[in-house]
Formats: sequence, C-alpha cells, structure tokens
Amino acid sequence: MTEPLLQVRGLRKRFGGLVVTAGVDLDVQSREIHALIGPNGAGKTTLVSQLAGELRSDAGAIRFDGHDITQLSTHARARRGLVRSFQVTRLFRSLSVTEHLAFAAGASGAPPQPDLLARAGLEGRGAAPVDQLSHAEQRALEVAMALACRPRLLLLDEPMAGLGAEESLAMGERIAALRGTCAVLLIEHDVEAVFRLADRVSVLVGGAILASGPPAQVRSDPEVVAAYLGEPEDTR
Ligand SMILES: Nc1ncnc2c1ncn2[C@@H]1O[C@H](COP(=O)(O)OP(=O)(O)OP(=O)(O)O)[C@@H](O)[C@H]1O
Repeated sequence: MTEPLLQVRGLRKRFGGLVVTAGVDLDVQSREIHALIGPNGAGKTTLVSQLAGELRSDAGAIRFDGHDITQLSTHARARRGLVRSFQVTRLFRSLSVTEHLAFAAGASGAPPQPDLLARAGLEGRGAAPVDQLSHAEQRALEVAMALACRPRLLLLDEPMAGLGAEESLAMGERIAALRGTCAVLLIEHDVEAVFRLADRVSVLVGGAILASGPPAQVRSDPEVVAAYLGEPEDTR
C-alpha cells in the first residue's frame, strides 16, 4: 500500500503540566477531505499548529509526501504543499483581495491562478480592500490565500465559524469542490456539515485519536457516541 500523504505518529505537546497532544497517530490520504472533530479543548487547534510547524512538538514524527518534516519550519512545510489557511485579520487591511492573493502566491513561489476568485466565491471583489469585505468574504479570502499556494494538503481550522446558515453551506460547497484536487484536513464543530462533506473522520478526545474511518462508521461507533456525539436526539 502506498504511504499516506500525511502520516503522524506518536505526536506529543505539553504546555507546562498540561498534556494537550498525547500521542496522536493520524493518516491523511492524497486528495481526501478528512475531518477532525472532538470536544472543546480536545487539542484540535494545537494539533493543526503542530502540523503547520507553528508549534514545535515535544515528541513524535510527522511525515509528509514520504519525507520526515518534523523539524521543518512553517515556510518549508508550505513550500512542500502543507498549508494552513491564513488569518486575513492579521494582514494588511487596506490592500485589495487581488493583492492578498498575489502576496500569498508570491510567498510560496506558486504561479498565479486566474480562476481563484471564482473558485473562492469572490468574483468581482478583486479590487476591494480587505477591510471592506464582509465576514463571510474574509473567511473566503483566507481559504483562497491558502489555495493560492497550491497546497497538497490544506489545513482548515473552523472555516465556517461565525458564518450564517447560507454562508456555511456555500463554504461547504467550495470545500467539497476541492475534493480530488488537494487533500483537506478540516476542523469543524458543525457535525452535520462534517458528515456530509468528509471522506473520512477522525475523532480527537483528550489529545488522542479515539476513532478514525468513514463517516457512517465513526458516527455509529459507541465510544465516539459516548465521548462526543451523544445519542441521536442530542447529537450536536
Ligand atoms: N499556548 C498555550 N498555552 C497553554 N495552554 C494552551 C495553549 N494553547 C492551547 N492550550 C490549552 O490546550 C488545550 C487544548 O486547546 P485547543 O485549542 O488545541 O483545543 P481545541 O480542540 O481546538 O478546542 P476548541 O474546539 O474549543 O477550539 C486547552 O486546554 C487549552 O487551554
């Protein structure tokens, strides 16, 4: 069997006395949409920060595309195609959407992609300064900037947070449209959206993967139901 695109083994991270990532094993295959779900405080964002290289791991190994990247910088990981979505609120608010996309592409060395605005749902908004975008448009730009880097694995941490129902659906459709072009590791609290979108789901509880598999299998796993999903009537 070919090696998964991302292979994480025994990954650990502690903050002082608090063990947050407690020996994570995780495989993400090429071009799959892989959701990472779990209770508040389970360690999802910390794990994504470790994968992106923003947080140094205490132990364990991260292999990407057949190479050990555990010690590589964020930038070196992005150049290999492991990209976390940007947070535009941290960037240059008076620059336009197009300028942001050019900045992201330039930083990663990827060639420009003329269809990116349309793929991101930002058609006709290229000249708009970022501080005039709606919240939903800003979230769309964050994903678009990551796509501008031509990722092989896109790390998305709650891309639907703060969006209305229709905007969430639109974001879900854009993520679904990525299937087959790149892999996506998606952290999302909206379990219904996750089970609609994902090819596989992993459940992180207490800093370790409790279950991993196709949505239907994970959804009916008694341990997952007990630790996170609850019975059908109180499914969150
Ligand atoms: N830099 C830090 N220093 C100390 N503790 C931290 C730090 N970052 C995260 N934590 C703690 O690690 C635990 C896991 O946090 P994390 O944000 O990774 O969980 P999460 O699963 O993403 O949660 P949520 O679903 O609520 O976003 C929490 O108890 C949090 O307080």
